[in-house]
Amino acid sequence: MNIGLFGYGKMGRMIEQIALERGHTIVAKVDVNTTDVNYNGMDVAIDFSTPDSAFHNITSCFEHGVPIISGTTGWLSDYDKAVSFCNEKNGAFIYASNFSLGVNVFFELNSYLAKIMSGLNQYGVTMEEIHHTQKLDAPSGTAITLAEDIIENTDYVAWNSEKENERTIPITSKREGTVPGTHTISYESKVDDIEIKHTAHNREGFALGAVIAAEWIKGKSGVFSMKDVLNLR
Ligand SMILES: NC(=O)C1=CN([C@@H]2O[C@H](COP(=O)(O)OP(=O)(O)OC[C@H]3O[C@@H](n4cnc5c(N)ncnc54)[C@H](O)[C@@H]3O)[C@@H](O)[C@H]2O)C=CC1
Ligand SMILES: O=C(O)C1=N[C@H](C(=O)O)C[C@H](O)C1
Repeated sequence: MNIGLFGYGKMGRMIEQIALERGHTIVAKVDVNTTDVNYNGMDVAIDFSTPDSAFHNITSCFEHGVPIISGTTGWLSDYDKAVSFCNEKNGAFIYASNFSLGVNVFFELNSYLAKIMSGLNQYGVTMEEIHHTQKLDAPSGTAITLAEDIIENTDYVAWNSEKENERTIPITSKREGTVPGTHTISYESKVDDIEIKHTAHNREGFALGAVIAAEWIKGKSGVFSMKDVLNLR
């Protein structure tokens, strides 16, 4: 498969390595100074760029009939617009706040635990995410997905970085060294705590998941998620 990379930073480079190992060819590396993108012969694009550039990269791929996988976080106020544009152009699109298999299992575990905890009002939920100091957005996209899944399954109504009221999920974001990504969800009561935690040891899991999603979407049209790719529905 011929892959175009949008964003050639930490993730772009890791995806290149895994894509080559799986027998794919990288036909374009688009980064901040790229002036002219050649979409000819691009079977699929993978975008791990920046909050400011992702929407443009994604919609340009729809314009050129190239399916796109995006893992960029921090641009989601434009997600609905991207979905409408994809449908208008009969394009193909997957966004995921986290492409790793482990985190997608963790998402399922989080929703299941939230259903159990719903109505157990003696417990309050908090969330913590830790990432490297170069990260541009906070809270992480993964933490936002986790919080939204808790809201869907409980009486919580919102998430925030500060505890605003008892129905708001407080998210603490920490930036330390080169940490690839750690997410912890805690339910705390006066008598005990219940915690679930996912720790990424490196970026390989994110990159492998994105390449698997790119292999899966080739030849399809529509807007999909990692639940479709991993058959978790
Ligand atoms: N969904 C997931 O599984 C994961 C998502 N991410 C997200 O992916 C994004 C990238 O992460 P990293 O590679 O660690 O960041 P990075 O900062 O190492 O790389 C981003 C690259 O995008 C480039 N860029 C800037 N403007 C651009 C433009 N207009 N077009 C194309 N590229 C442009 C930058 O020059 C840089 O090389 C972040 O939003 C991060 O949160 C990171 C890891 C996993
Ligand atoms: O910026 C990162 O590095 C990561 N970003 C994603 C996020 O915001 O959740 C995924 C992963 O945690 C690494």
